[in-house]
Amino acid sequence: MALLGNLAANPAATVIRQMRQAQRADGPASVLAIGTANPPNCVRQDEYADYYFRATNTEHLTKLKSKLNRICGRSAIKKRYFHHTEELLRRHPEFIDRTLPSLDARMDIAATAVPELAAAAARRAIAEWGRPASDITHLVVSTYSGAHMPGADLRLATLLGLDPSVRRTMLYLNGCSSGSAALRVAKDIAENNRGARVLVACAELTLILFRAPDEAHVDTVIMQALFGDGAGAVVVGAEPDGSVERPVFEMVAASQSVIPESDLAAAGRLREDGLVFSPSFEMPALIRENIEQTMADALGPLGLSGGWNDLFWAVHPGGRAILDSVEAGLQLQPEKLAASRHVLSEYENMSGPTVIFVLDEIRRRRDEQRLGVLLGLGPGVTVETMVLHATAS
Ligand SMILES: CC(=O)CC(=O)SCCNC(=O)CCNC(=O)[C@H](O)C(C)(C)COP(=O)(O)OP(=O)(O)OC[C@H]1O[C@@H](n2cnc3c(N)ncnc32)[C@H](O)[C@@H]1OP(=O)(O)O
Repeated sequence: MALLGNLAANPAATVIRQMRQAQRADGPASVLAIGTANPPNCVRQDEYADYYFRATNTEHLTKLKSKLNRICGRSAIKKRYFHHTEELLRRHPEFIDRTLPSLDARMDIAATAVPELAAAAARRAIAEWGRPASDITHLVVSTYSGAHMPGADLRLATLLGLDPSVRRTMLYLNGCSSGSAALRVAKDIAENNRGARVLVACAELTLILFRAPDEAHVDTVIMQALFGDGAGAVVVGAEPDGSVERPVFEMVAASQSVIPESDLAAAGRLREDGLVFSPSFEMPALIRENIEQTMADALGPLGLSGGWNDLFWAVHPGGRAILDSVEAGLQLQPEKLAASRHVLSEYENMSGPTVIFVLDEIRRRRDEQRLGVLLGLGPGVTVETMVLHATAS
């Protein structure tokens, strides 16, 4: 009542409120289309140790090679894709010799390859969306594979022929939760700007963290076993135009949280020899022990606490042990993580883009549950949660 009184007494406030209402969309944002892409170089996981030790001229490190072979065998991964090839590595000894600075060369390659891979995924999303690329009003791009000014967002906008007035936002170094973070930002933009159509594009190349095995840094082989290259793109918008747009998921609510005292569990640093990232041994246990409380905190206020098996789950497949931890922590039935395990098996952990691949897989599988959760995991350990409603179409 006090607010109404103020508004009546202050016509400017009334006008501003009406202007703000007119700027906002009425309904929730929806995922309107999804596209994914990978580079052409495909390596089978059962051949990866041979490939990696050959490409890095380190065949003599037989103990490390058999360790990588063991890990690959239990990784639940069939294959993955890379931008880099053995031929490219031969031309760049600095990617293999840790004593040589290599950041410049990594950045030079990323400057072209990251936006091109993002464009391949975005073109698929835009084709499915059905409207011209020039109707995109906002662009949210995420990567940690390169850092430039202007960034991959501007190059991507040019490659796609987006309107010069497109409002661009770049997210750098958000790690594996960056895909979920970009979708959360897109939801906020779409709901607060009537008529907005937001293109989200996430692309990563493992070249930024590729390096040779080293007995003094055993965790390098874990890193080399875990990641692949890929790009995911999503068109997001509210109040869909029923004559052309077909919503896939309504984005019901989004939140972010951090697992207590986990800030060193998934930390990385950009250095002269590229991105150095060492997931800790504790990460699977941290997630297993904290995920149920984290979900209760995020979803309880929405009336969705407990009953986890009544939802569908699009979980970031950080590694086999990460998915095992989420499954155990939430006591999920095995089929609940089938889409995440499929993406892990076919493409590996591609960091930020991976949840977009999982969303694409979930919509193909047509889970009987219409309500579900997109669960991003990244450095922090950050947990990004988005409640989704799968539309009937
Ligand atoms: C927060 C996020 O989720 C964001 C991300 O995506 S970041 C990446 C997150 N992913 C991870 O941290 C990977 C989690 N781990 C896994 O999925 C599995 O441990 C794995 C696939 C890597 C290996 O599976 P496994 O062979 O059954 O596991 P396990 O027996 O525990 O480990 C195998 C070997 O790797 C070593 N190892 C496992 N995790 C390690 C780590 N984080 N650092 C260094 N060494 C590690 C073990 O010590 C073991 O060595 P030995 O063979 O010499 O004993």
